[in-house]
Amino acid sequence: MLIIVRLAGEIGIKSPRSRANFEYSLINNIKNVINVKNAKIDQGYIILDVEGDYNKLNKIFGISSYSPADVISFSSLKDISEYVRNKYSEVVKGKKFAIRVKRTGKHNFTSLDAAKVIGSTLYPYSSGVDLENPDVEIFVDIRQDYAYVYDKVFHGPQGLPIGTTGKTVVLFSGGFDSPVATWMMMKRGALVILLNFKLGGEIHKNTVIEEAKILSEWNSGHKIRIFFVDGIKVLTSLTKVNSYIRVITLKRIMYRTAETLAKEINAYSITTGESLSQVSSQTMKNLFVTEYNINIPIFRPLIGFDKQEIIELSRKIGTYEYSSKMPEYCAISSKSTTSAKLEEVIKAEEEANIDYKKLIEEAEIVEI
Ligand SMILES: Nc1ncnc2c1ncn2[C@@H]1O[C@H](COP(=O)(O)OP(=O)(O)OP(=O)(O)O)[C@@H](O)[C@H]1O
Repeated sequence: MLIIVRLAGEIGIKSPRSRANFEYSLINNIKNVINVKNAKIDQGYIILDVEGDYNKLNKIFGISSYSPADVISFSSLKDISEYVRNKYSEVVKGKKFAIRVKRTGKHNFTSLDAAKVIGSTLYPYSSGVDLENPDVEIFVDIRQDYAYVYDKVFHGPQGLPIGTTGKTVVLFSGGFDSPVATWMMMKRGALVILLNFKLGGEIHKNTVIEEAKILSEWNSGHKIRIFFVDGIKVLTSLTKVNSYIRVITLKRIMYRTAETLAKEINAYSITTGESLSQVSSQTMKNLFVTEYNINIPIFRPLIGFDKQEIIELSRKIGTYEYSSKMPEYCAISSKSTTSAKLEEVIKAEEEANIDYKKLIEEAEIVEI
């Protein structure tokens, strides 16, 4: 079966060289997920020859939309009209229809001429034409001496092909926010590596794994690696820290661990699910203290999102069900300050004396 894949808008306006890279990666990602016998590029479209189910295209980033289509060669408009009549005369019975034509190449007719000729051939079999609100829409994309004919346009998730924009280490708690932040980075083409501080034993770990499985449906066939760090051990080293700054100190340790891991695996950023002032550890002052002297970009794709917006996205992504069961493991102190003092937190971090490399070496790694 032939499928037309339209690239997400942004890819179309890139320079020819980087556009070719994006197209190449997108084709490989598609091949990871569905059975493609042949793939080629045709003026802004990727044309796939596919065997079996193609629905998984709806979760491949970099795709704007896709349509199962027929390709026909023609020498006159009559050839196209007859093809459309044979294919659609039964389909439009008792229905209103519209013909949508797009044309590239040199022809002795315009798109409008073509729509009129094809439409009038089909008209006698139908209940008439309705360009505003048709029951059946038939698309004819005319190229020089051939045309794609189709009647369905399925939406893709937009974004950029995964693997085209770099690796990021995601601080992944498994609550609502970090899975959504992960998805946002995947949408922008990043390869994600998850880092979890296991604070709630096997239940915590299993929930994280289930969420990663859902996210992997959006990951264009790439593997997701999860590093599980012993969070309880880290927490034990913070028992002497004043409870007002314990969460911030733990967060700094998380950032440091993520930074160390990122440097080991050639990732160029870390990502978190923080949103400005959602909880006390996420005030601007506390974010300043948490990331002070962390020498790697920190991405917070949800910084401007309200909780409700995040929850709606988690429903769309599919992680809602698992996130909603996750206890707040980071609520390790109910007395957290909204304005931690940098010097105090740095001192607490130093006193905790964490060996970050060892923490990572001892991490359990699970690949989904
Ligand atoms: N146990 C953990 N392991 C790894 N990262 C964590 C952990 N807890 C928190 N984080 C990181 O810190 C961010 C903020 O966590 P916090 O607990 O303050 O807020 P939250 O709203 O509960 O976040 P989430 O919904 O992602 O759990 C998380 O989005 C995540 O990036």
